[in-house]
Amino acid sequence: MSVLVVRGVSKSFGAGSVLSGIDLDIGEGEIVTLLGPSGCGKSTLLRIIAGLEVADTGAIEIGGRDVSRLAPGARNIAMVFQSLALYPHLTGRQNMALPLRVRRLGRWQRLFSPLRLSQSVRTIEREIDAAVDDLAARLAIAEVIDRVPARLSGGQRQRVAIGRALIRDSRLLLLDEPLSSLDAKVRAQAREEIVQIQRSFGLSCVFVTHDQGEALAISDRIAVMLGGRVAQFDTPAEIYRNPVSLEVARFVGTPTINCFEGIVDAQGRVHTGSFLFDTRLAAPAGDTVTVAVRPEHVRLGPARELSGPVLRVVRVEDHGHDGLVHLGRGDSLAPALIARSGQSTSLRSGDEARVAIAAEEALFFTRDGARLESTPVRMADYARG
Ligand SMILES: Nc1ncnc2c1ncn2[C@@H]1O[C@H](COP(=O)(O)OP(=O)(O)OP(=O)(O)O)[C@@H](O)[C@H]1O
Repeated sequence: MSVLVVRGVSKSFGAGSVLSGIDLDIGEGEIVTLLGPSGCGKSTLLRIIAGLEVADTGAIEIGGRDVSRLAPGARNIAMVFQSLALYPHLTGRQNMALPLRVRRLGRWQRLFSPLRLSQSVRTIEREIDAAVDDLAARLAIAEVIDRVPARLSGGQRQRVAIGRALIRDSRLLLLDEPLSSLDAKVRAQAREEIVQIQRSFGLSCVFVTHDQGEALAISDRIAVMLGGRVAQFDTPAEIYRNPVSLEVARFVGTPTINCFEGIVDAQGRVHTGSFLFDTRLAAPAGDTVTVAVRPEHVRLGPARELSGPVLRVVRVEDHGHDGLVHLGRGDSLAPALIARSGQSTSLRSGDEARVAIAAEEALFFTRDGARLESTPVRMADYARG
């Protein structure tokens, strides 16, 4: 059963529509990422799920119950914000205990010291302390829990923030770009920790990020949000290999997918300036289409092995474990294609390389960017000029 269902949610601020007709479902123990560029409405959607913002239309269901009209506190959702929002003057323990103290103790009991000495208040305080100790141990921050945030590492601060969000036993965790303030290395580590915590607590998780590498690394499914809509909602592999539109294909993948124009012939094959893709495309003859090819599907090799056009190497990026070869035509410096090379490439800028692309590895799109079905004729053959 779905833990969270978002049904037909739309939202405008003034005249500007931010979200339109958003549908999503998140299963038990699943991490779903809302991935999209800045301003596409990810945080607004997360805030609507949490009850911090009201949708104009649509509904939010948690555990099969419509919670659209419930206040944030009544939804039993844990949320971690981008800033982590820890109180700097409180220790990790006090930060984590806060939601329980607010729920279990009255305002005067929390603030007024003579009342804090009463037996019942002391019992509650002890229970809260035990709950914090238990959670801190599970989050591996027991040793540092009595420090203020300034004396914690970025990762420890993140765990305190997650602990504070989880202290009320929520099963659904919302994370709004929690890693964006960390540097790259700590960020990768913190990302792994989130997955570990999510798995060990069996949480369902909605994670907001504009970083596609992060989304591909941690998600069970990704909702690619573009222009206030969910453009595609699927597994990372499907989104990468089978994008439903050119905008999704271009948004996901680093470096960006190679794109060039082609013309469909009477047999449904596609001709570009340099390649002929022997496929059967479901498009009328004479139509202009966009051919899109991931860099790892652009093959480079000696003339005797490959039969595509010869391009000039404009630049080689050697990343150690692999490399990127930027290819252009003639003397033009503008790269026409980017190929991913193996661990070591002997190619240098100025060299010539013969290029080939397998027809079954190319994706085809209409002028409007909709995906076209294609059936390659010879699976193992490469497009040739
Ligand atoms: N309370 C508000 N009043 C008016 N406009 C708002 C409000 N909240 C968000 N917006 C606008 O809605 C759009 C979407 O904002 P949102 O924060 O949801 O985007 P986002 O995808 O999370 O972006 P980012 O990655 O930069 O945080 C933006 O244009 C933003 O300026």
